[in-house]
Amino acid sequence: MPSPVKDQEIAAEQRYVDRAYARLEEMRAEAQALLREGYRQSLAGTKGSLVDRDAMVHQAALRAQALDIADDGLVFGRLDLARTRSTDPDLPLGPQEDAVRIENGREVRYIGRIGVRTGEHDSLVIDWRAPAAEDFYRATPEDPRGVIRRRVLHSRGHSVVDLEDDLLDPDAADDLTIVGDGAFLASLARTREGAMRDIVATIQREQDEVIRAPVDGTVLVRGAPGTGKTAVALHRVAYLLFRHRRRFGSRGVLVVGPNRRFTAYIERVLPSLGEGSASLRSLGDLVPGVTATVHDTPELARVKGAETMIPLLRRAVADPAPDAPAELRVVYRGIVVALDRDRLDRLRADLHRRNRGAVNGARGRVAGALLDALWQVFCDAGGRRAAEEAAQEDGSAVWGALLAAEGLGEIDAPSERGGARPAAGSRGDFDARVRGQRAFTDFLVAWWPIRRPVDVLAALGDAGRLRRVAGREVDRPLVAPLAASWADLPDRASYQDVALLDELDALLGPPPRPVRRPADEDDPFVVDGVNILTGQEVAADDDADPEFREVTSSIERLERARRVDDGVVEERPEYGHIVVDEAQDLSPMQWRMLGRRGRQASWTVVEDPAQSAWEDLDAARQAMEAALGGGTAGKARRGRKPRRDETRRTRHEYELTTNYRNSTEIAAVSARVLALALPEARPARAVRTSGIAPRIRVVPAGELAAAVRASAERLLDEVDGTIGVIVPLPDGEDWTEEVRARLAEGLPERVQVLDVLEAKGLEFDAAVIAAPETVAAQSPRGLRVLYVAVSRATQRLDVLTAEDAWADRLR
Ligand SMILES: Nc1ncnc2c1ncn2[C@@H]1O[C@H](COP(=O)(O)OP(=O)(O)OP(=O)(O)O)[C@@H](O)[C@H]1O
Repeated sequence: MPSPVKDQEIAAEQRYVDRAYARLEEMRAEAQALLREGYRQSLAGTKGSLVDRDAMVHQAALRAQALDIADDGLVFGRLDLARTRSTDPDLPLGPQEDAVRIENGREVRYIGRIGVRTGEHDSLVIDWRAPAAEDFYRATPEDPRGVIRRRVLHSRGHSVVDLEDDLLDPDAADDLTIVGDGAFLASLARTREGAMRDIVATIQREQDEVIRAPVDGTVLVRGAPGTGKTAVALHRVAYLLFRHRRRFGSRGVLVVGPNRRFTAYIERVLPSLGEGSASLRSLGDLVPGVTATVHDTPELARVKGAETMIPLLRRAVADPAPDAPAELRVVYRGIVVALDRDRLDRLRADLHRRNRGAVNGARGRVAGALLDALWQVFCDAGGRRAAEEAAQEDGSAVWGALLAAEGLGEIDAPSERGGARPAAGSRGDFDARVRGQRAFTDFLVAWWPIRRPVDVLAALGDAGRLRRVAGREVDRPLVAPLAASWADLPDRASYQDVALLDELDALLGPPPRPVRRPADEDDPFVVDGVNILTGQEVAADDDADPEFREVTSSIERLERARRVDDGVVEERPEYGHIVVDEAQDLSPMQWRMLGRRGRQASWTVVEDPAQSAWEDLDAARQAMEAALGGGTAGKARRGRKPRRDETRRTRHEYELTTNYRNSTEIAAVSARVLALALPEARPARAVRTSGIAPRIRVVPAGELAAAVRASAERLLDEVDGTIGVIVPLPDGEDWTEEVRARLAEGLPERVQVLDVLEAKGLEFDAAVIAAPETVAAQSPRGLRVLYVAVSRATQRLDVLTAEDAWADRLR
């Protein structure tokens, strides 16, 4: 209904918003000018370091980007505060003095996506993350914090289209107009377009407390489905980057979600808040060069996710590579010296014990150990005397002929470079002659290859090898399916495999760092232009521009790109802050993977234990504690500055209690499933009633798939937005890839067919749940998985079951 009072209010706000946009336009022009200047300087190559110039361009580009993003819905809030000149004599007199806007003697603050100041530095709009904006989210009628009226401005582009007021202190509101029609609840009922949106204008108090929680230590957030855990975690990232830009801008923020579908769903939120610098990754994308595409069966996931994998992987790393040679034969002054398999195996075991975590970098040490062992064999066989005699008699011609007949001719050529020749039969002479032999260097490369994690795991695709290294860690009947799951690596990696690859990466370590020195043509470890100790190509680079050698580009540094050389990881990035969403599902091995990326990090961990599909929550909990900074949670003692490790361990725990996703009708169904899964758990309070009852129907088992399809088609007419068709995990019988494909065939993109694990964290306008009885029976945690499935829909929910008992349970 049109309301003249409201229209007047809207017009007044529009005038203010127009001013803010005009100023934003000027700021954008300034940022663009700065960007152009940065490019100009880069091209002109004027004095000043390359790093500074790149950093300038980078910063200017970020600024310009943030300003562009603020163009949509720049101002969304207004606070009228109780502070007047009579209550606060320090309050400035006129309008807009000293960054405070005064209207009718009261302080007014406008809140928006970014801060906007006039050319004279007076505040026009306060960034939502600034301390002065906190009252916008925290004030309640019980605790108004000096706020009389909170106003939300709804805009389309640059136009204010609606207002909604909250009156927080009615006694003080004498001359203030109050308008509004429950737009917040309306915004919750809006159609979903498939991607999550920011909630800056409507963040609730309990959510704001999480967003602005202390920066150090761990913030642990719990809450039922739909309480805004994900939304809050993402807004916290934007808050941290804004308030601690120096710290997190350079050290980086990592946001981890369960799978790619989920990261795609949330990927627009941070950019829409003007923060494009955080790294968003799914658990399947954390190791470069591999992408998880499959979920393991619950049984295999349990084995792969447990820490018992660590000794198994250690043994796999120490196991010879599939084509490792079994014997080393070299020739020294005509005498053949050999190491047999037994000796080599013992040597390998010893080398692995001493080089744990640095296997790939150990080739130089391996070469030394092989030479030691060869020298030992040589001495034990009385070779020293024989060599001295051979040298005196100069019988090399005879030996040469004999060796040539065996195909070993010329390999014993001396390789000493300058200086005094070591005496025949001395250790120095032995080493120099053996090291230079192709037989030795070829052996070294094949026997101690620089291995990629994926090579080691793929080698376990051989059931015989896996049985050998499995020890007691794997139940025998699981060896064959486990090996089969690794046989197609890296093409068919699972989410749990990625954590195993990261563990292997940590065990193998990086290859040795290349030493920058001019190529030495006589270096025996340079074979075909490659230094076999480091795996690096050897090339003279004397004429490279030293500035370029120092830093290729500062932007590269800023992005903390991890360098990958042919799949061998040189450097794992570490972050200043890590956000873990759906943390209840992380296996111990996945926690270890994250822990390596945040050894010095602060953390935001978001979870709902009731949604956990993981069986051994205690083990996962311990692994989480280790990842978050070791040991138990501690609180910093009052009155003194906490030590760094104490700060890291400080824990701030929060619980979110209001369900913003589901209608009360849908929330009632999910509460019934929760009561089955975890009788002691409390469901969250849903705030929006739709009047639409969920449909729970029983159909014969053989007709389930057809009924699911019919249900999806019907929902297409009933909702405008997204529809999730959520089916049981692939079981090779009723719920195969083909069945899924048939369910989706010919339907528009807004219908997604996905299994219960893929549905984690997502949200749809309507959902169809197929066969709850199957979902519940598929794993020991099946009821919790079902709880996830039934809590995805905002408006409509259809459940199709083949069992009357299930229909009764859900109705
Ligand atoms: N303060 C708010 N204002 C408007 N919408 C909100 C608010 N808080 C949450 N929402 C919306 O509620 C929905 C659920 O939020 P979110 O996905 O973050 O919940 P969740 O707790 O992570 O759920 P789950 O445990 O199922 O993953 C989203 O559409 C989100 O935008």
